[in-house]
Amino acid sequence: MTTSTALAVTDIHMSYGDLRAVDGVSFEVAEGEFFGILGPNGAGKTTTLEIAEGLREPDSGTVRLLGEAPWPRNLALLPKIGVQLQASAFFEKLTAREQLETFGALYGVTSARVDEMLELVGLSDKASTPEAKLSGGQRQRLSIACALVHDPDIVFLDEPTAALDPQARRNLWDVLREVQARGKTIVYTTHYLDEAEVLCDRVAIMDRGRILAMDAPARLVRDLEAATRVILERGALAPDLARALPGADQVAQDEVSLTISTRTPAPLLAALAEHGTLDGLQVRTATLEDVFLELTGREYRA
Ligand SMILES: Nc1ncnc2c1ncn2[C@@H]1O[C@H](COP(=O)(O)OP(=O)(O)OP(=O)(O)O)[C@@H](O)[C@H]1O
Repeated sequence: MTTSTALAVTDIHMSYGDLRAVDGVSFEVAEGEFFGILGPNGAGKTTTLEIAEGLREPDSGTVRLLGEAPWPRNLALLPKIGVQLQASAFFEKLTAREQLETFGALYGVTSARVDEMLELVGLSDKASTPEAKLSGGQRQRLSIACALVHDPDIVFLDEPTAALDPQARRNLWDVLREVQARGKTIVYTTHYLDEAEVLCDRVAIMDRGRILAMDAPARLVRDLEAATRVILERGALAPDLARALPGADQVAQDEVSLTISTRTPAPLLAALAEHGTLDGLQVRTATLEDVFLELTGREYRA
């Protein structure tokens, strides 16, 4: 473990009865890194996160968080870590500001800091709104503000974007990027692979208690060496003509589109340009969902 390692998890195991929820998980997160633990429901993400942040004791394995053991409860660590749980618990009837002030009071946080946090998560205009009257996305942002109010070095977020509509999810992405820009280490879980691909420096793909792959999303996708798909409107080009184009490895047509798979997109796109068929064309490269399929043999279902 180097000095810039914020979190080191080594060979943790956790069973619930016969179920191996976490089955030999190891990873390290560097200071300032945005690290994602991805996987479908039940993969073991929450259990892994709770062990890493010191909320659960593993059956075996070790965790070093900011150089210390988080379990048994390590009071010295608490001011340095921020934790947002999957189901956020707020105090009843308090406004957004009062919620933050209450959490902040535990750490002697100033009201200027509370204002700054409301601003960070875009809730300044909702400061006086009771928590119960906030939308789902606003409530999630408030719970992130609560996890950050005491200015921790590392923040753990468990599915912060679950159950949000696409716009609210994107708003939250901006908040998370800003948190990272402030130098925080972020460890978060999600079952949205597309989201992790745009947000995370590195991801661990988990399934059935194990990490199947871990790397920068772009590298995981590139290592697949999957074909690029070029998609045209049906009728834009005859399938036989498409098959004869340079770089066209496979051609498939359905009721709406003609899809050409290629490992050499440049000559194919040049040829399509010569045929005047670039209008409405889409180019799709592999994604983390393709990586999951390759690793597990199953389509990804969150
Ligand atoms: N307290 C518990 N008692 C018994 N089984 C549990 C307990 N907590 C989790 N499990 C089981 O352990 C497995 C891993 O659960 P975990 O919550 O860690 O997964 P997850 O990847 O976070 O899933 P989700 O996205 O649904 O939260 C699941 O099969 C779950 O049902």
